[in-house]
Amino acid sequence: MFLHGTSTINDKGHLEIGGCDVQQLAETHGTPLYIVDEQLVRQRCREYVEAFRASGLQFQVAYASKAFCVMAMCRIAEEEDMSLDVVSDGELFTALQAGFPAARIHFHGNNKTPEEMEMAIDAKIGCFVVDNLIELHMLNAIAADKGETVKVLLRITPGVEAHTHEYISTGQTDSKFGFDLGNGSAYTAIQQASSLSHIELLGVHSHIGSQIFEVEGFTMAVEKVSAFAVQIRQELNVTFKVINLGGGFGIRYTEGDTPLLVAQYVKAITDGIKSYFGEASYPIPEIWVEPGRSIVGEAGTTLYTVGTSKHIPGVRKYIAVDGGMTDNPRFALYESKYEAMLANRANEKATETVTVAGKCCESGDKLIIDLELPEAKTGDLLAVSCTGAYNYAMASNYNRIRKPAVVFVKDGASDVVVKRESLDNIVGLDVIPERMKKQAVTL
Ligand SMILES: Cc1ncc(COP(=O)(O)O)c(C=O)c1O
Ligand SMILES: N[C@@H](CCCC[NH3+])C(=O)O
Repeated sequence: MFLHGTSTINDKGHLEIGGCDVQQLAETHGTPLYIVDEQLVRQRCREYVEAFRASGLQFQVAYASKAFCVMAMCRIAEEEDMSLDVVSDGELFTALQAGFPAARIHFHGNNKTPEEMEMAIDAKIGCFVVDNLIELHMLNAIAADKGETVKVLLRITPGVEAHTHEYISTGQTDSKFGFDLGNGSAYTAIQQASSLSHIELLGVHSHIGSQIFEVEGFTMAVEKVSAFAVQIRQELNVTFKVINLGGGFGIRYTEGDTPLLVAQYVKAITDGIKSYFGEASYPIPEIWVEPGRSIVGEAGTTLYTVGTSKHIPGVRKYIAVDGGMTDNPRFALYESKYEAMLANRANEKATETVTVAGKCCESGDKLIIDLELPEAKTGDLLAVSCTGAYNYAMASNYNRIRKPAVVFVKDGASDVVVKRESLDNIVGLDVIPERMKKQAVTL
């Protein structure tokens, strides 16, 4: 397993993260356990902020909180001079409860409810990223009722669709997000937005996909959005103050993944913007980006205890851990690949190939296929790396399995930032109608 950030193998042959022996973490906090390498998270935030500072452009780096949204993470984002992208009242509430400055919050989503818009206006967030005309007019009406004017970016689909390892230039007619550039709906949206009384149109937003390893998709998006900006200025006399190029910067899950350095992605974007707007004698807009996965993904490790195993001669050997698709649904959803190691026997050579299964009643509940490991025994600790993004955030209580705790580790200390769910939490919102009431079994 590749050792990200502060991960290392200590003299006991145990995996250590943030100066904490993971065996100790398992004893203190239990398993499954999400472990977040705080130093690596902060380092990634700084890489973005420093790369933008070096460009000399005005910028905001908004952490896409959908990747991992808990209050402690919002605190880190604020401390590291980031803005924050939220997509629901839940993410907004988390940020506000954490004391994140509302003016640096951007609200996304293709179906914001009127209640969410009201909440965000009342909180005085910095910007809405508007996805469609219904939302645009609803937002204008709600803002008018409140006597407020709201800042807005319009989300456009620039016709650059990025996939995991490739980008293809197509019209994105079949996307639920945003205003299409190619079919004129983006143009119409600008016309309407710029004429609405309680909308202040700042510019446009584009997000081409996620887990992208090349700069070309971003530079193509920069070109398309910039050309659109120039056209809009000429034809509608509207000047964009902000261009947001979204997130999507790739990370290394396994050795097949070849991400660029943060600075390389940022330079490609800022160089593209500078050359384009320099040429068009257009005041260079402020550039915003929204990295999620690349801020937290590599910093996360999930620690499990190995339980049972099953060997099917001539087929495969399964080892089962005390978590699975409930804490990491990404294999079940996308067949995502991960690396892992026996964290309490980290120096031992691999002797067998196993498939790591979870504990759900679901055949697809797997984490890794064909993992090379020393022979795992009941009670061993399995660490799966690179689980910081879209794991806790997408965790579920399927089979009424409790969500694990999350700890931040740094300089030998571990802080619980999300408590492990209890059995009481599991039934916490259940209500038994009066007519069905019966004495509970006392445990
Ligand atoms: C609009 C928007 N911004 C930002 C992100 C964050 O993307 P990533 O986590 O790949 O950086 C996403 C998710 O893909 C998104 O949809
Ligand atoms: N949930 C996805 C990423 C979605 C990105 C958000 N637009 C993943 O786990 O990779």
